Amino acid sequence: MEPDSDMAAVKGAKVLMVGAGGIGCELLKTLALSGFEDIHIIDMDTIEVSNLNRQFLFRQCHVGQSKAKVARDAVLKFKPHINITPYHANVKNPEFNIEFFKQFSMVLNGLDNLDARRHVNRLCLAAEVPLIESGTTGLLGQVTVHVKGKTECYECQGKPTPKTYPVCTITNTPSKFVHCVVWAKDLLFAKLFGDRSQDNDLNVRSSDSVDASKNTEDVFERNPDEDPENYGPRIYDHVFGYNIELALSNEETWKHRKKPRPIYVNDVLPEKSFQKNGYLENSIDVNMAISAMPALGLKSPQDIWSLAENTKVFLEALSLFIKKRVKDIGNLTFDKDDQLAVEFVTAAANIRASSFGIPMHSLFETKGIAGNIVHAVATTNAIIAGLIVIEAIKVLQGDFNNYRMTYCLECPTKKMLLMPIEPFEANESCYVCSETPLILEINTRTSKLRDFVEKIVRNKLGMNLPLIMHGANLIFEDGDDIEEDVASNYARNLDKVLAELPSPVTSGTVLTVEDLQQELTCNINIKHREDFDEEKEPDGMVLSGWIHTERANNNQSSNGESTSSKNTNGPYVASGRPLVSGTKRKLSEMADRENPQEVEDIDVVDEAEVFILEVPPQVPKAKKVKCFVTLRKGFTYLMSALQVKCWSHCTNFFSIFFFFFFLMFCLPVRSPCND
Ligand SMILES: Nc1ncnc2c1ncn2[C@@H]1O[C@H](COP(=O)(O)OP(=O)(O)OP(=O)(O)O)[C@@H](O)[C@H]1O
Ligand SMILES: [Zn+2]
Repeated sequence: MEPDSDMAAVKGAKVLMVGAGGIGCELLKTLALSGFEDIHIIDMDTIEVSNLNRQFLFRQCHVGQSKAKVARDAVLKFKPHINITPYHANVKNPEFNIEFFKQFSMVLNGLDNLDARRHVNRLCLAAEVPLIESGTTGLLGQVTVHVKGKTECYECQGKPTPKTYPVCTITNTPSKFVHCVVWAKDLLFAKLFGDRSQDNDLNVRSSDSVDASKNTEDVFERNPDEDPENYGPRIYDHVFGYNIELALSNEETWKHRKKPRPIYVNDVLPEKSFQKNGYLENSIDVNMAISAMPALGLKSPQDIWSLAENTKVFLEALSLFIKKRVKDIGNLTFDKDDQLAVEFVTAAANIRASSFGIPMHSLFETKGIAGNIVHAVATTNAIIAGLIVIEAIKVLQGDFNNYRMTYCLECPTKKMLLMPIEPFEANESCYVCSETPLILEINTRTSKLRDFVEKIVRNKLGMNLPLIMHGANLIFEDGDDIEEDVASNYARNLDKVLAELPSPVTSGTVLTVEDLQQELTCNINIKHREDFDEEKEPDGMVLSGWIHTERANNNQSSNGESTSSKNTNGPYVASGRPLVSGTKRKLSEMADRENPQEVEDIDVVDEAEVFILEVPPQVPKAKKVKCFVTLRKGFTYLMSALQVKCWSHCTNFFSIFFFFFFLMFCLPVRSPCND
């Protein structure tokens, strides 16, 4: 296409951006400066103080307002004549249906979670709208292009699963600080402040009975008359003192391990100091989030607290939850932005670490571990946003041969920082974009329909509004417009085991699961199986038949670790081996057969998945390296300039400069892969 028609295509495009966070802010600015004139943005969030360091369209005064709307207003200040339509909503809402998606030339994702990404992927497939997907983790990032019938879909490749830890390591024999954090967050915090009806592996016993099975009393239950000043020390002594003593009584466990040390409140804090100080009082500044630290004189989140300080924070935070946030108790899940929750988890993890002779950590470090935080790098977001726009322009040009998936690396691999790769063809065994039937091994005599719906249909298959059929019989359906008697019938079905449903599900049954909103249908062949390994198959059922499960199983058997099903938010390592197998992969055609593709494993946290591949040796390098480095430097300079001071002063000059900047560097970036 000629430059004029390129510009016309850009101007005439109607694009949907999903997510107006770290990548989204950069992307909206870059789209506007590159000439896009009709941009729709969906984001369900409001602005938080912690967003301001990198989401440069937002200011302090915007905290609490809709990201999508504020982003629109900020960009219209320097590009007043374009159309930006914000939606402060969840992209999974039913109004964003296939018809809604069909109006766009393409969809650009700047999301931070797998669930929403999968949902958007399905709608894009159904609406036949190209999707440009992205993610960043610190210095790492990636942009991939997904066009139905031309490339693989977002779900054709397995995604990294969260790093999990054996339950017994977490509950009995922690050896690393992360084990203590997982215990504090997923077990103790969940037990004290979360939904009590949920299973919890917290290995605690009542002091009244050594035989846990005889004990019906829940030691965590607080008698309404019980003073928080008594409740806190009671819980403390129980989990850090009494339970450690009990664990020590099992001598076998400690034969080859260092023994933990029981810790009681009175050993750490002379009784008077924590009762007399009255540190509950004056600890809340009305303008700040509820926090235990100020009244204890703890200022810096970077400091590592002593055992006594951790003990005080533990008791103070527990007390504050009871006194100031009693309504939240029973519904809380750990949130890295909840200051009091972070303080509590830091203190609990440190006390446990101290007991097990593991070095303690600061609140800042613990927050990073507990919240799976890799600190975001604004420049990476800016580079990724630029790459999204480059791919968007190619999609508008219909320049299919030059579509690239680009990986932004931390250190040069083969001296390259930005790694462009040809997109892959669709995976024939992808249940999302092909019609591969799945196999489910399940105990049909003990598993309820509810387990199947939650663990398989929602969690594994990512369906939002599912409908389940056995032949012509509808056995379950989700949605708002279901009549009352039908809904209560489904509710009854949910509590029945599969083999006892009105239309019994047994070995050999084929269930059809559909999500009409996502226009996705899967057939699942049921295989009855009696027993499952609690550690390795914690769901009590195994879904297979497509690439994701195979990878998950491989991972399990290769690292030999079993899973703690509770640890869904724990830090994890991406195995990052999705691309080497399979004959359909175009990449394999590029490979030098004597030098097969090497794939490195890298740690990633959060749900941005990043895979590093080495480029085939025959690809010329010198020119490429230079231009990639220059491109990165250029982006860094330009983006920093834009985001620190100048964005509000942007003029058309910038827009033109920006566009030519892309064109200049876009061509050398894609040329190496054509060689
Ligand atoms: N289902 C969804 N519908 C709409 N927007 C979503 C959905 N899921 C995530 N988002 C948005 O995607 C954006 C992702 O941005 P980002 O990764 O920077 O996260 P953040 O929440 O802004 O920052 P952080 O998690 O680091 O505090 C967020 O603004 C979030 O609201
Ligand atoms: Zn697919």
